Amino acid sequence: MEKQETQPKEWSQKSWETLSKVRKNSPLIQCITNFVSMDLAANTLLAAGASPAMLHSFDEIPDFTPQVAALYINVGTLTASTLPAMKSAAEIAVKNGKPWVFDPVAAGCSSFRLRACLDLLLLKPTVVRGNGSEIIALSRASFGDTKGADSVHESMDALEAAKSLALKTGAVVAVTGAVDIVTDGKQVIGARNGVQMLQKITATGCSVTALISAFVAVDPTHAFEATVAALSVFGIAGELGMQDAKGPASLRVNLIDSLYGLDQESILQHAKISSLS
Ligand SMILES: Nc1ncnc2c1ncn2[C@@H]1O[C@H](COP(=O)(O)OP(=O)(O)OP(=O)(O)O)[C@@H](O)[C@H]1O
Ligand SMILES: Cc1ncsc1CCO
Ligand SMILES: [Mg+2]
Repeated sequence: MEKQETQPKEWSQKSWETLSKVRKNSPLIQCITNFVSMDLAANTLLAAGASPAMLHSFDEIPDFTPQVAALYINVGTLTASTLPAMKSAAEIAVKNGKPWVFDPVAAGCSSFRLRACLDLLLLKPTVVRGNGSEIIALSRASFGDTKGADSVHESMDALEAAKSLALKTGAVVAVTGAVDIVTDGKQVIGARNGVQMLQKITATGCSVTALISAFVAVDPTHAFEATVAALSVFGIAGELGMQDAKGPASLRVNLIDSLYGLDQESILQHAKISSLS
């Protein structure tokens, strides 16, 4: 039977339902993430109703990773000594049937980092979320044309790269920017929520990837839809948080408050999700 495409108005309802499920189930999310993002990513997960654990020791992974609802790996402050724990956790997650979500921060910055990201991709992430430059670097398997953790590309510049990366890896691929794109290589959905000021707060990208992990944790058989929902919910929290923010610092506080307080009406009213295929 032909798979029915979810219609635009159903996307906003799905976003609300998935957030509600995160609040109800409070999934345990293991985050092996960079030092910059730990605070904001953990607080984003808590505000959404999930339970973050920033455990990254190689020695704890065999005991701990099988217990989690989802694993989040982010290579932002990668070193040769932190990489083995990431690989081990990803392998154990897959072996235990747990989804894992990958944030390839600054993938195109150096050959060391690119190699590490390509190796992690071989361990079958459920979702990969990056900015435009990161997804282009991974798709071309080449470094350069990037500015550290920041993107020098619009998300839409990375559309073909995202599709090809999704087909190559089997992962759902998300690219953030003015339009957040989600693709499985065939279907492409765009979520237009969010405000530009989010780029002026470090680790908002890392935090939305953490949120994707929580959404996928409660709906692992619909990782594509859960990814769209997380991106839209985070963007709406940003829009509402911006209403009385004075700049990045107050937006950072308001973002967490808005995410915590989001209700069905706000999501149905503000979600801007549509097909780009
Ligand atoms: N121009 C924009 N308009 C609206 N929202 C945006 C814009 N650019 C980014 N965002 C939003 O900001 C958040 C972070 O996305 P971004 O692409 O900046 O991630 P990133 O580069 O990986 O960030 P970091 O590495 O600092 O965590 C996402 O929710 C995204 O939708
Ligand atoms: C600024 C920065 N540098 C390494 S990770 C990180 C957080 C945003 O990705
Ligand atoms: Mg990033």
